[in-house]
Amino acid sequence: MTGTQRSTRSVVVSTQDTPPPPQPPLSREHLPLDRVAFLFDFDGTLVDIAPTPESVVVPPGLKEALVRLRDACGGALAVISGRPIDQVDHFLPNIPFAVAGEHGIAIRHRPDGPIERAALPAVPSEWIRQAQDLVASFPGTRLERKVGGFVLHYRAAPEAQGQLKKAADAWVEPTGGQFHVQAAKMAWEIRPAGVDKGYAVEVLMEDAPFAGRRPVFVGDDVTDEDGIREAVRLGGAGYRIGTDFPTPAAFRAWIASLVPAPASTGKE
Ligand SMILES: O=P(O)(O)OC[C@H]1O[C@H](O[C@H]2O[C@H](CO)[C@@H](O)[C@H](O)[C@H]2O)[C@H](O)[C@@H](O)[C@@H]1O
Repeated sequence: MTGTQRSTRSVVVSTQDTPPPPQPPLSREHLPLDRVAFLFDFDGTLVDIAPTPESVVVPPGLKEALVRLRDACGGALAVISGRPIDQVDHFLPNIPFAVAGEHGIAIRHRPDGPIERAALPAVPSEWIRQAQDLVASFPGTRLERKVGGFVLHYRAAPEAQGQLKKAADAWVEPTGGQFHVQAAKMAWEIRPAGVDKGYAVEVLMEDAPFAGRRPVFVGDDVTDEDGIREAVRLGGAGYRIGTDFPTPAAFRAWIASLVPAPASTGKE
């Protein structure tokens, strides 16, 4: 990777007087853990993409590496996911200090704190009913429901992509921007407009232990672009899986390298 390539690919911009953080791969020496906050996407970033939402695997060592990083940065570690918060809790129990779910619609600022939900309209129940009929008519597709919307998955039936999009557009277009169709990985997500991962970054960065730190957002998907933009706007950095980190595994190795596990004494 050349310096020129990095400068066109990576979003690392600062409008403040302080120098921008170094380009990836950021090493421990160049990353002041007492001044940085980490905000990570989940699917396709912390974990590899899997055939279904339920079948993702949290690789050995990831939880421990995240806990070491969280503790080394004063707790300033959040997961910002499109998944509902309870699913992040299922895969990473008691690990991130804060969690934003459903692309920022639901936010929990601290462990055991309340989940705050943005006041947004619910998707009409008629859409859900039609979506159920739709996935029933395309074997391999599936409907994932969330409080703040729903997802039409077509990973196991890629040929259905166009038909699902057509249906989603037909629901959303007459709402005049109240709802939108979000392109996701082998899926279309239908959700209310007005909140995105950028909002989640902004809101989380207002409170301890995140406030006053530089946000570093890492993600892999279209919805993560909002988080990256906001992290950069706040004087931090945004990195992408697939460019700045070639794979989620490379990203996980980077996390582990920031705060290595203590050497074993052999007496444990
Ligand atoms: O914001 P994220 O944490 O990246 O979550 C985005 C969506 O991830 C899940 O769907 C995607 O990952 C699945 C597991 O790898 C994969 O099977 C599916 O095809 C992907 O679209 C999740 O189901 C969604 O709710 C999230 O919005």
